[in-house]
Amino acid sequence: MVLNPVISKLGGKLVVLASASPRRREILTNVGLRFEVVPSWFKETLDKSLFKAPYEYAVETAKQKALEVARRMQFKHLKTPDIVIGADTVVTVDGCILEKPVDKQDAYRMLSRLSGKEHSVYTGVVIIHCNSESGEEVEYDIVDFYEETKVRFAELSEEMLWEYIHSGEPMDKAGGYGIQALGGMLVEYVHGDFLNVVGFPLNHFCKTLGEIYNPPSKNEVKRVKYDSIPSVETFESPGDLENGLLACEGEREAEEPDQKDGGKSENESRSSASPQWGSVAPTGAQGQTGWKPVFPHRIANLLDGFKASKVLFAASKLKVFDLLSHPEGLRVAEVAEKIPASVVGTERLLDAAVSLGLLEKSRQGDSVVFKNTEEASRYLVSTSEYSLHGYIMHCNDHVWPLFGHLEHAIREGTSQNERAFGKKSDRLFERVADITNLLSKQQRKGRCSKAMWSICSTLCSTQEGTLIARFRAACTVIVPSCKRKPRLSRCNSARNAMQTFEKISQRKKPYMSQVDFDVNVITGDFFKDDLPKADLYILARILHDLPEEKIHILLSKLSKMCTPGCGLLVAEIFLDEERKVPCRALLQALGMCEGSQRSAPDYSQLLKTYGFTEVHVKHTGNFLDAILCVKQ
Ligand SMILES: Cc1cn([C@@H]2O[C@H](COP(=O)(O)OP(=O)(O)OP(=O)(O)O)[C@@H](O)[C@H]2O)c(=O)[nH]c1=O
Repeated sequence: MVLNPVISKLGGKLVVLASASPRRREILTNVGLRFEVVPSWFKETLDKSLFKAPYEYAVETAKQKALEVARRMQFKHLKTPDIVIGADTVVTVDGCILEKPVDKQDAYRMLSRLSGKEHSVYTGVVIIHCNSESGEEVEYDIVDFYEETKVRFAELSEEMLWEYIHSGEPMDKAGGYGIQALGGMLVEYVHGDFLNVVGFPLNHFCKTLGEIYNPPSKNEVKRVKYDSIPSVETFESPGDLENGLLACEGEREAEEPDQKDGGKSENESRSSASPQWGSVAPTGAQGQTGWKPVFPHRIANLLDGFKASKVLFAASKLKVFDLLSHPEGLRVAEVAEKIPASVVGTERLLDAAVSLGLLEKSRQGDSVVFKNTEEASRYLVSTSEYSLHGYIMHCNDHVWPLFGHLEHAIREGTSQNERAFGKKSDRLFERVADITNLLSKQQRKGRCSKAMWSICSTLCSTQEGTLIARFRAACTVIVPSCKRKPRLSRCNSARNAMQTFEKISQRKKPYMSQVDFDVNVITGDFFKDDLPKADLYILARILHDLPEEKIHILLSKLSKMCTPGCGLLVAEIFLDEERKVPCRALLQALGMCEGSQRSAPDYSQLLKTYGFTEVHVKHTGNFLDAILCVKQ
């Protein structure tokens, strides 16, 4: 869900986070940014004495981290990202820069220095735009900034210090503490952006993106002080969409709440003991000074979220994105005629899609024309290579009606198929297979497999390809199928397994005929039938949905089939260990009955019991993460 208009400007671009920090990944994932994580190999060893101020050191380190990744991707992965984001967080106290402790003694030294004092946390951030338009040479446009937050620690007793150090938390964190977890107990106050301490100043980042993508015109008046994230081209007020096609509720609701900050500095006004956006009141050092109304962006976005999803679904169903792949763009009346639909309704749909960053609107002479954004052309046109159209239709036709009964599903813990479709099922939410019953025979063809494949194939569109490129022989892919029986696809080929996975994911006849290797689709039941022999097995979106006993049957069979050295790639959404992110995994879990979502270590542990040793875990920030294992 990308509701933030500034973040959505990055949609369709290959955005890379050059950081191994799980906190940065989480902060950016939480606001809907889609990106790949490529940790930087740059060693943080710049000579600190060369910098006049600590933030200069943090910014320069962030820059070197990001540049290293941009260059490595270009030369090693032969892939030029559009944008690389790098960051570096340091803690400074008494003129000294503290980075991550090297051992427990070092953590002790750092924490005892911080005890009973105020210190500053600086995060330097660098946004690199890689511009390869001018030919071979890639130009790097670099924008950087830093953010300072002041934090004061309580007096820490020796006992408390050591207990905290032994918790293990300090070791991968600047200054030796994590304010977002146990370390929060050591903190007396925070002045400034909380997320800046955690490792990424999100607010400043969004502002900077706003300046890059929506530079304010000279005459523009800055309207809202608190809402410092530029909100051009968005539904700035939660009423904007409400007054549209579905509701016609009359006049817009009351004005936005008064958001003047009463003279506090911006940093102070964003202080909070919680990483939540917006809705938490700014407090003074003692947490006592009065509550101020801050516009609750997160809640407002959630209130509108279902409408935004439905705009995507309706536009896809009406094939608007197919029509608007027209290079010149089309006028409202032309779109309305082709759909066909009312002009007034079409205009509202197109305008809403523009505000969501799915379409572009421009003036051509006297007329206004609409056309796809780059992202829409890539992912929303039904015939495009990485089309998500099938999956979107599945969400519209199947998931949407079922989620309308979520309260019942939660209360009863049973399938809502009967309520939604008048048909019984033993699953909480029936899986793709059942859409086929709602479609005509013609429509049925390929629809649900496309839905599954379209999300699986996005796994291939990214760097994960390199993960399994080493398995160059036969590859068996197991995906859920629209057929009653689970389906296996086997590719007998000495080709790059990634290419194999990618090509078969298209599942289109004309495309397939261009592929110079055999794709052998075997319809069978992978619980009962024999599995074909392969060097690499891919289980894409299978395990999360199976009960323990079925996982056991499948993994035992795979383990038996695999000789030492054979690979197993499991593609699923991985939860973090605290089961808090990514949101998609937890939302998906609402529709599961027998299975469960797992973290990467959970999967690793599970696969280990069947003789598979983890080789690589990839959190993609994409639809699916991947864990590659090898049979011992
Ligand atoms: C003060 C504080 C820091 N951190 C973490 O400290 C690391 C800083 O180190 P870095 O060098 O900037 O980043 P890294 O983790 O080494 O990753 P990379 O970007 O690859 O260098 C980052 O993780 C931050 O979240 C917290 O999680 N909570 C806190 O309260």
